[in-house]
Amino acid sequence: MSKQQLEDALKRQLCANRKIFVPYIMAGDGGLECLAERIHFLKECGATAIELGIPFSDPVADGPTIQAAGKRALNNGTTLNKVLTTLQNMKESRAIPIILMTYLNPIYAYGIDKFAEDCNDAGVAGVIIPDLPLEEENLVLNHLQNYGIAFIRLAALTSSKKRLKEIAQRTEGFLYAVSVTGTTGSRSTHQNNVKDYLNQLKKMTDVPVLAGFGVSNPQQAQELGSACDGVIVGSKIVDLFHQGKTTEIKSLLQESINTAVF
Ligand SMILES: O=P(O)(O)OC[C@@H](O)[C@@H](O)c1c[nH]c2ccccc12
Repeated sequence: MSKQQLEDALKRQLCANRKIFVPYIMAGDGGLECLAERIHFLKECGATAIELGIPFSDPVADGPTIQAAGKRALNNGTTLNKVLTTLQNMKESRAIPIILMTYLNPIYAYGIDKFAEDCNDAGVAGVIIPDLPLEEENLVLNHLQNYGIAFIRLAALTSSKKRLKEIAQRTEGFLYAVSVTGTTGSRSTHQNNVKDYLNQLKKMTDVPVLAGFGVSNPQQAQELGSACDGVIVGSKIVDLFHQGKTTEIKSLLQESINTAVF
């Protein structure tokens, strides 16, 4: 899947007057054998796209739940190469855009051009690299653009208006609005300026704006989703998969999508 296919999938959802829900899962948590099944399951539950994490030893943006999932995946022998091969093998049957979330180090070690080429072969639609600042992104940009892979940028609550504008204008596919100051992980509440921040970002770009970090129930999805185009949920989904609670995952997605208002 290319950038175009990601954009089309997001647009289809919004044109149907529905909010976007992007679940995050850690590749190799529970074994790479179950990756295809989890992706199909999330698609059936109504996910618009899937953010797939590559396990890494120093995940600086991650809280305890995703750190633990990364450790389990690394202990299972998960590597970037194996994840890309697994994705390539299920390419035909997948029919949902996959966004890879990886820190820069694994890409750098793999070889940046080979990474872009193999992502393309595996049908990856987009890439998120949280530790690559705007100033350094030329390192990967051309390689991804050569293969038509979306480079999704992250906005932070702490960024200046000028910087937010630059991020919002450069992003491809969608804008990831990080909605807490801190690491990934469920939170009971968000700061009360979050909706202003999301509204502000919406005015800065034509691509969809998705809120992520700290969303773990349909009420939060609705609250944040009301000020943007949808949400990304990581830690809660990772946790529920780890506990085998797939029925709860289904209701989380369905309730979040169904209760969303425009
Ligand atoms: O776990 P949370 O709080 O629901 O947040 C989403 C997040 O997990 C996912 O998008 C993600 C996981 N690791 C990241 C690192 C940086 C940016 C984003 C991510």
